[in-house]
Parts: sequence; structure tokens; C-alpha cells
Amino acid sequence: MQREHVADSTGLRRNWAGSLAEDTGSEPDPVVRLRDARLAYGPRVLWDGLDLDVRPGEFLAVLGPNGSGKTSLLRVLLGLQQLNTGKVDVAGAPPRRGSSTIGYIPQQRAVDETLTVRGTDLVGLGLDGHHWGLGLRHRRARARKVGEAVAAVEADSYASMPLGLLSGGEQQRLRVAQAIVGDPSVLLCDEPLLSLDPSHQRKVSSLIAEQAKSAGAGVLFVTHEINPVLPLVDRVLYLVDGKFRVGTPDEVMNSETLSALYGTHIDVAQVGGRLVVAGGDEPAHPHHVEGGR
Ligand SMILES: Nc1ncnc2c1ncn2[C@@H]1O[C@H](COP(=O)(O)OP(=O)(O)OP(=O)(O)O)[C@@H](O)[C@H]1O
Repeated sequence: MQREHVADSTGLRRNWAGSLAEDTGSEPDPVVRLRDARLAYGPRVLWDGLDLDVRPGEFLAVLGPNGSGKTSLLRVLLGLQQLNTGKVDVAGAPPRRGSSTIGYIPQQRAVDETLTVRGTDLVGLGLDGHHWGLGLRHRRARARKVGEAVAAVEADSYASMPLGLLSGGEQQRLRVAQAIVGDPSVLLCDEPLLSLDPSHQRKVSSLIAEQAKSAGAGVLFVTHEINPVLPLVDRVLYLVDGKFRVGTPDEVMNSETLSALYGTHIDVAQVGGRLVVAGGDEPAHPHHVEGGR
């Protein structure tokens, strides 16, 4: 097992949290902390020796080819998957299912057309686990929170319709609202931009980044396409076939680093503010980071 780190959590001090570290002399506690973490299914090692701190307000993009363990990492943080070895904390405690400190946007699944649950009901589920009283005042406060989240994703015009009648992109915007409505301290996003048009990709990713900065949430954003979020990304975790790199986009998204990860020559070029990644034969498929905004 090869352990490769471009930069560990100390890279954060130089980049994202540089000014904060200078102002206060100390960094805020991480909202996600992994130490020497290993996840393997039988002989197949997804990652090993993973040390990672995600700080409040940080936007971490999680990249890698199909099957490299991106979703599995989110499942570990959700308390749905045990590490083989190592330690993981979310908001200062071991992960547990149903934690209200986590907002989760799952990988998109088709919704049954006959599903009659309304969009606002789905968004309201994001508040379950919070302490809402039964009285009218609390019901109003809850409805106001749901309304604000629905407005933030521009879903007002269809949020009261049955989910089964909505398009994939409309459903996805409501899932984003559900994830942010409870002001979570960790936002886990599993390819949240799929099925969104470019304009809503920009809006939704900015909304997630805003949530990070304003509510001090740490974001883990799984994506095959870094370009739509590149301006928002503080650091990248890149997983490939049991190896990984953590660092700023410049530290990770370069030819030398990706060639070492994939074990074959990879070209990385900046074209008009976009990253274009090309090269590599089977089994490496780095092409997934190509594309435009
Ligand atoms: N419970 C499990 N038991 C055995 N293997 C599993 C289990 N869960 C996931 N895997 C395997 O682990 C690998 C990593 O899966 P994961 O879904 O984390 O990958 P990913 O990087 O998110 O992929 P994709 O980009 O395709 O969504 C896959 O090969 C998957 O088949």
C-alpha cells in the first residue's frame, strides 16, 4: 500500500485558513477528522493511511474515477460504513446514523412517478432530529425555515407539488434544500450537480459554498467534474486505486501529481480558467475531470 500525501491538514494553514490562523493564533477544530483510516472490501483496498481534517467553512472536492471509494468515504462519515482501522470523528464525535449535524445530498436516484410526497415535506425532513415544539409558534418557525431553504434553491414554484411529477433537476434542488435547511456543520454532497443545467449548477454550488462560509459548515463535495466548482474549492482529495492525494487544487491538479496517482502520463492544462485533464490508457480514466462550466 502506497501512502502519498501532497499536503496534509497543515496545508490548510497556508491556504484556506491562512488569515484565520494569523488572526487568532489557532485554527478552529475540524468538523471532520480522519486518522490513519483504512477502508477495504475483502482484498480490495479503497484507501489506507488517510489523514484528513476538514475545517469549518472549508470546501473540499473529492475526486477520483468510478469505484475509487468516494461514496464509501461519505458512508463512513454518515455512520453507515465502519472503517477497517483508524479513527473518524464528525463534529467532534464518532459518526452516527441520522445525525442532525450532517446535511447529506445523496447521489441522485429516480423517484417513483406515483410518489405523492410534496417537495416541502421532503425539505422538512431535513429538520427532523432538531427540537421543534408542537405549538403554533414552532410550526410557523419550522415552515419559515423550510420556505427559506426552498427559496434559496429557487424551487418556490413547484415545492408544493408531488415529488413524482417533478423533473430530475427540480427534485435535486429540493434535495439540496433538505440538506441545508437544518444549518448542518458538515455537508456531504454526492455528485449534487448531476441533472442540473449550467445555470443551476452555478447557483447550487455557490449556495453550498455560502452555507460553508456563513454557517461554518465543512463541505465534502464528491464530483467527477471539478470545473463547475473550481473557484469555490479550497482543497482536493483525489482517490485512485488505493492511493490518494490531498492538497490545494494547484498542488493536486497538475501533471506530475496525477501521473503519479494514475501510474501513467497525464496532461493537465489550464484553458480559459478551466482544467483539462487528458491522457492515460486502461485502467486509468482521468478524462472525467474534463469539461466546462
Ligand atoms: N458493501 C460493499 N461490499 C463490497 N464492495 C463494496 C461495498 N460498497 C462498495 N463496494 C465497492 O467499493 C468500490 C468503491 O465504491 P464507491 O461507491 O465508494 O465508489 P465511488 O468512487 O463513489 O464510485 P462512482 O464514481 O462510480 O460513484 C466499488 O468497486 C464498489 O463496488
